Amino acid sequence: MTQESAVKVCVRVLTVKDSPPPLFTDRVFTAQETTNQLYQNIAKPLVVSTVEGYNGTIFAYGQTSSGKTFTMMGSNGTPGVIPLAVEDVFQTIKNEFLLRVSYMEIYNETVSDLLVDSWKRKPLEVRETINVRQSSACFG
Ligand SMILES: Nc1ncnc2c1ncn2[C@@H]1O[C@H](COP(=O)(O)OP(=O)(O)OP(=O)(O)O)[C@@H](O)[C@H]1O
Repeated sequence: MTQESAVKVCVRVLTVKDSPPPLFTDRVFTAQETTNQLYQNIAKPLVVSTVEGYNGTIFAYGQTSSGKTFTMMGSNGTPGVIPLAVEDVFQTIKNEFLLRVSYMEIYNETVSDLLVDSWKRKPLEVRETINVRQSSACFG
């Protein structure tokens, strides 16, 4: 019997010249597959369980110009994972609901809060937590 991992790793191929995906990949999205298909397949199940009270994280990792902003933010005509998730959350929640959102970037080993104006931004400290049930590090 296979045990499902709590972490899923996906690769989005931008061009056919990209190098082959790493072996530990759960799913490869081809250049023909849309952000919406990626969202429905990978992110939506996490968004649904988040509304049910579970913690979930979706993050994009890749070298510069590999498509992180394209995938996560998208554009007016092609919304990315973040606007699609926000829309689904507000379609799903009913009555009173506490929703917390943070928006961070890790760049050159510096963590920044993207919800703070860039001129006021200071690097966030990484603190370890003693509660092993939570993630092993938190930003604050
Ligand atoms: N799947 C895709 N299909 C079409 N165009 C794409 C795709 N992914 C990225 N692009 C285009 O490639 C360019 C670089 O993408 P993007 O800005 O998302 O990269 P990035 O990983 O966020 O880069 P950086 O780390 O420098 O911020 C953009 O012009 C974007 O529109």
